[in-house]
Amino acid sequence: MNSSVLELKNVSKIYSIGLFNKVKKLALDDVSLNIKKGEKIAIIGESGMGKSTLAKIMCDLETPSKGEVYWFGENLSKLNSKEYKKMRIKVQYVHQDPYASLHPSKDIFSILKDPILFNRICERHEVKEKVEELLELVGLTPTNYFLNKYPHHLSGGGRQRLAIARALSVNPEILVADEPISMIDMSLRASIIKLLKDINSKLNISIILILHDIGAAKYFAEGDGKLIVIYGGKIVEFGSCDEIINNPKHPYTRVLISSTAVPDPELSKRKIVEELKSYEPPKRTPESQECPFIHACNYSKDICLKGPGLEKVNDLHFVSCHRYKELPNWKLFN
Ligand SMILES: Nc1ncnc2c1ncn2[C@@H]1O[C@H](COP(=O)(O)OP(=O)(O)OP(=O)(O)O)[C@@H](O)[C@H]1O
Repeated sequence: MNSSVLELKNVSKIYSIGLFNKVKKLALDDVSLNIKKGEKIAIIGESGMGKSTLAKIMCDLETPSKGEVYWFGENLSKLNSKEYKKMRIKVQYVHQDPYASLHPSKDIFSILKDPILFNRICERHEVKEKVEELLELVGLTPTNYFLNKYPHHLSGGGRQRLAIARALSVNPEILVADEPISMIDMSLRASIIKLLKDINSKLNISIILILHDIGAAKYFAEGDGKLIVIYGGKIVEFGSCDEIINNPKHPYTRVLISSTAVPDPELSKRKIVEELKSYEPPKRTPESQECPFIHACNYSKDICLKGPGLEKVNDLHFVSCHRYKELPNWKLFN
């Protein structure tokens, strides 16, 4: 069995905002998950649901207010600085904005060479070969053409490929990509997801991809990948991507799936899209106990005032909904 590379135990994040930081906002609510070596996981949810907060906590770029984060079985809060430094480079974060994350006045060779040499990934005389390997891997070829170019010479998709190459330059074991396709042209989005899938299968790196589009999440995680659906800072559904897409149990996941565009206009007319009671995001505070979807859900009852934990549907599928067994059978089209 594959070993755990990243684990979150009962992680919550509370932001203090407003005058004198008096207003407390619950951005992440008691999240537990365990990611194994080589796993491919898509995390989806609408804007403001806590995805970036979760991604940053996974990479130790944000500190949880409660709970614990483990890398490779080690509790981050218990590591000494030497142990931490050794593990730090194994967990890499790819920013959603490739424009902001790359140094504009460094050429591509330097952008990739510097972290390799700084972290002593290879000998100085091997660095050009390593940089060329990385460019090859992310599809920036012919490599000789790109070596002395600058980020502004690349398209949005090219810059994101370069950001991914830089993250890979230090031989990570975990790559967390936070909406890496949101700022690039529609036509190039699938190619970036395909690149991440290829990297996962070629290098056996665990890849956690944050997205708000379920179609993109399906493309990334279908087959052997997993899906995490997040709403109001809580994991509402989790498990095998195929299992969730074909048989969603949480009312929110159902709405996410049914609101995805269908290219065929005839099929699109037959799509069943459920009206919600509200389209407002939930307002959650550290005192919130209820299911985060309660204000929008057509199936909520008093029992939902006390939020459910994740319940096992089967070995591959978990849902956080008291009422999931009473929902109508899932059907996407009439
Ligand atoms: N530094 C911060 N200070 C205060 N509130 C924050 C901070 N960062 C995030 N939030 C709030 O926490 C909630 C979750 O935000 P987060 O960015 O994690 O969501 P998201 O799902 O990634 O959304 P998006 O897709 O828009 O980035 C939101 O209500 C957001 O306004």
